[in-house]
Amino acid sequence: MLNTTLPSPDGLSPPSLLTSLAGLLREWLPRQRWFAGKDQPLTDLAVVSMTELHPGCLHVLVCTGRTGPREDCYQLVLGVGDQVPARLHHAVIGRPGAGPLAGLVVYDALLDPRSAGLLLERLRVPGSAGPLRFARDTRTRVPSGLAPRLLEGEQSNTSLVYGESFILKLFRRIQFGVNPDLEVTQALAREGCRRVPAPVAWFWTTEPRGATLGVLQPFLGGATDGWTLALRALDSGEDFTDESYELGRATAEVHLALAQAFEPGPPDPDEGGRLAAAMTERLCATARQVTALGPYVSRLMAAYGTVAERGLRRPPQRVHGDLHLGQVLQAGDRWFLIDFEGEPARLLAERRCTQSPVRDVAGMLRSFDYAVHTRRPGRPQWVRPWRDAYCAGYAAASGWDPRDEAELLRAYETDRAVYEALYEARHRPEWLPVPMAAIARLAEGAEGR
Ligand SMILES: Nc1ncnc2c1ncn2[C@@H]1O[C@H](COP(=O)(O)OP(=O)(O)O)[C@@H](O)[C@H]1O
Ligand SMILES: O=P(O)(O)O[C@H]1O[C@H](CO)[C@@H](O[C@H]2O[C@H](CO)[C@@H](O)[C@H](O)[C@H]2O)[C@H](O)[C@H]1O
Repeated sequence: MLNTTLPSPDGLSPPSLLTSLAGLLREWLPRQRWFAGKDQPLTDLAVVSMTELHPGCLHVLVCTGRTGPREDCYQLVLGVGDQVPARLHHAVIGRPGAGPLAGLVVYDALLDPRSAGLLLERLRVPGSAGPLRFARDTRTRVPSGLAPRLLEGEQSNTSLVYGESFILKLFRRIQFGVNPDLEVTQALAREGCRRVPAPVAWFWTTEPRGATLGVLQPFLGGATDGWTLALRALDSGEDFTDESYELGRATAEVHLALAQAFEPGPPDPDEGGRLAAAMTERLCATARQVTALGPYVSRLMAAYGTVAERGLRRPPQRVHGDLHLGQVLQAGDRWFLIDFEGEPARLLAERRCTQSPVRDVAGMLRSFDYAVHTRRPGRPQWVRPWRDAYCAGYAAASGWDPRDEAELLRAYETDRAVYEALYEARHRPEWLPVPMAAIARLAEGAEGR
């Protein structure tokens, strides 16, 4: 048990907390996998919400740098104590030298099983704590006392598994509004879609504005994600085309359920033109931040021009929005889709728009390329049988083949590779060569056929 000595509520306010934490967070935040501002210096910081979850544990929203719709806001759960036990040394953020927490140890409480356990207890009981609101689907029983374990791995957020029965995802980078990872999974559950785990409990904040903060779902025990399976197949020389085919079927089934669950977008005779313009804008904006893109810009724009001319054949609908091999889990021989948050770098309003389902197909095809690049560098042709099988599986379940939309597919693959270049520059600069290799091929017109 930690020796907890949080100052009285009178002595602790967001500005005074910041006085204690600013220096420590400036060091600590950029080292976190989920921190999305690694491409620029961390200047301004503001604590915009602070709630005591239980003695010695603070829920904090901290905003960095820019303000307005693109401000970066992060969710932290901080433990504060006189000392931490040795098993939590890796969680320590630091010992503030000034302010109300001066001399105490501040640490990432999500790494502390006691705090993680208390968070589940909080989610089990609908109610509120300060601006935080907790709700759940009462049809699912969530037992108390389930042992938490932090999920390790390449994640944009932080996930805790409880008793191997439930998984809680805490969104790290917060955008104000409802997160599609809750909105879409709830809608699919109402639709009876069995390809997506249904939300069991969730919480959000009302301050400074409404924002979804976390979602609890059933944990698919024994499941393996598609990325692991694809790399394993490449390592062992096993076939991955059957899996790709089934994955295509699963994607199409989820698309059909999404088309039922959400209203279609309003008819737009210039959908192609608008899409091409948005893709072009993203490309140019990204090229200003990832300078390696510069030499390819004009040639990549040609792919978008075709979309503007020909328009879209499939009606826009809600989609997954960030589909890749890490977002699909195989349990037994069945594929499930998870993480409907959309691309974390995009604005929430944009992520909730209706779009062509070809976008998700392109996301998965790009992911096949990532896997092949990782294990067979310089041999992108290895992707071909996976691409064909995936599209064939998709066609079998949906009645239309994404390969018949070749220009749109190529444009979406380009747009996705551009997004990936920015994502990698910000989060994992050492991975930047993967999307850049694809961009070089796409610029030559050698991909997406
Ligand atoms: N319902 C689930 N059952 C089993 N594992 C899951 C489940 N949801 C997520 N995971 C695991 O957690 C990882 C991260 O989840 P994800 O929702 O993709 O988080 P992030 O947005 O941080 O990437 C997944 O790659 C998967 O391994
Ligand atoms: O964290 P999320 O799963 O929401 O997605 C983000 O992170 C992904 C990496 O973890 C990133 O995916 C890219 O790398 C994958 C391999 O690690 C690859 O399979 C994907 O195709 C590639 O896009 C994703 O772009 C990002 O949104």
